[in-house]
Amino acid sequence: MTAAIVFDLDGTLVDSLADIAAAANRMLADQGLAPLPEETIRGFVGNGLPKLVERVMNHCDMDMNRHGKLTQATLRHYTAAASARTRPYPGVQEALEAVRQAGMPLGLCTNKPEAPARHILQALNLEPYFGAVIGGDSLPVRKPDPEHLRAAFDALGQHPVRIFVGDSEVDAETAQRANVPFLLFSRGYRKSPVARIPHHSTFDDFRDLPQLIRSQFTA
Ligand SMILES: O=C(O)COP(=O)(O)O
Ligand SMILES: [Mg+2]
Repeated sequence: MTAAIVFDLDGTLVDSLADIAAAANRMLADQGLAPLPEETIRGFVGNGLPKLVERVMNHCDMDMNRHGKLTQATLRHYTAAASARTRPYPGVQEALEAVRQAGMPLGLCTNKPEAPARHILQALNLEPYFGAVIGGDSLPVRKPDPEHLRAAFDALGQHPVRIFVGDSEVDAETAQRANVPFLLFSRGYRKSPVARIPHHSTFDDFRDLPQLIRSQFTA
């Protein structure tokens, strides 16, 4: 029995925090403001770029009327260097290869805007694995709206089993609302303990993922 698997991107397949933080900090520098530590910005990732900029601006007590402009500026900085320091987590490519060889169609559902998401997949040689890529600006809705995740699965066709792999509270909520089993990668950008995030299974090493999927979801 084949399962369709949809993955989240930031904090799941790739560690992208350094480039996200650099873009936000370039925007702050344009405004004459000091950079924020990566660890602070880590807590702002998960609900897409406009929300990240809103959280940065709140943190720095900035005038929210400028949110639209500063979101565009941050996106420009990000697009210019989206894959400079972004790297897949260890074992990601091998895991994708293994599940694809087992005949499972793969999709991506990220709140990152689609253009930089595709750029990162290309730069890291991950794009050929994905039959569908849905970004945070691809639809009128984004995670945690379950329609965002459903769109990624639907683009892969009809398969008896659906599995979502992600790293965050937002991903867990999305999976729950879409009624899809959720596999939680525990080394990403989550803010709460693993036990507080609803999940079907959790893993901390991509080398374990193919076997986890085989044993739990395929007959
Ligand atoms: O862009 C974000 O805020 C998070 O992106 P993700 O959905 O790939 O984790
Ligand atoms: Mg994520």
